[in-house]
Amino acid sequence: MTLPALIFDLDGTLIDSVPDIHAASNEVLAENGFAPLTLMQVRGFIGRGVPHLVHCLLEASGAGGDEVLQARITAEFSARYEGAVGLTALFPGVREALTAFRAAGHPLAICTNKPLAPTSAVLRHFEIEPLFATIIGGDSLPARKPDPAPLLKAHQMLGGGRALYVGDSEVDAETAQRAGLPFLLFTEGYRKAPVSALPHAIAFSDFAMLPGIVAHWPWQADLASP
Ligand SMILES: O=C(O)COP(=O)(O)O
Ligand SMILES: [Mg+2]
Repeated sequence: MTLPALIFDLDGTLIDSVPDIHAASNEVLAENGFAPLTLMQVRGFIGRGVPHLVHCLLEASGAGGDEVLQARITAEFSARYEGAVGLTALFPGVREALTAFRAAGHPLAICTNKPLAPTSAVLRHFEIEPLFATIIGGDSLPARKPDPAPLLKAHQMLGGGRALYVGDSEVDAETAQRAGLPFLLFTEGYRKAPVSALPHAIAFSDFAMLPGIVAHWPWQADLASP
């Protein structure tokens, strides 16, 4: 029988990218005459794609609602952030878990709200891009997470069938629920609410635990649940 497909979120799940996103944000804000924001502020803006991030940057800078500025800063941020990977790290155990899943034959995909260009740049930097059969970014489809369309597309591209979604945030939990896929919550990412506030099948804090969780997944119970 085919092994279940595993679909992963990116920021806050596979990679700790806040330092680079924070740096690029503050550089663009400074160029436009705004004061720097803290790392924790910017961390709270990640997970709904670049337009949302820029919207939050401008709101926090007291310049929300200016659509011309929003468009300019979005373009400036995208240009500056693309390929900015020097401060980004894989979370511990990610490389080992992904390599083991791939070697065992699990189909793997990414479903992130990060646009495809910086997604590809960071995956290439860590030399893990070839592990994924499918990569859906925030600009791959007209809709972004929490719309279920990107996750359903990733699932379909992997051939459908049994699949799990692994993510770190409220957005991911809602997306998985709307797509009808079991959600595995990585607790060390950029979630704002407590773990108990996010619908999830299981929570884990260390990628070294993930192969065991997947190997013992109670598929029959999933099928029986409403
Ligand atoms: O907000 C983003 O750009 C990406 O966030 P995600 O990888 O957690 O979907
Ligand atoms: Mg995330």
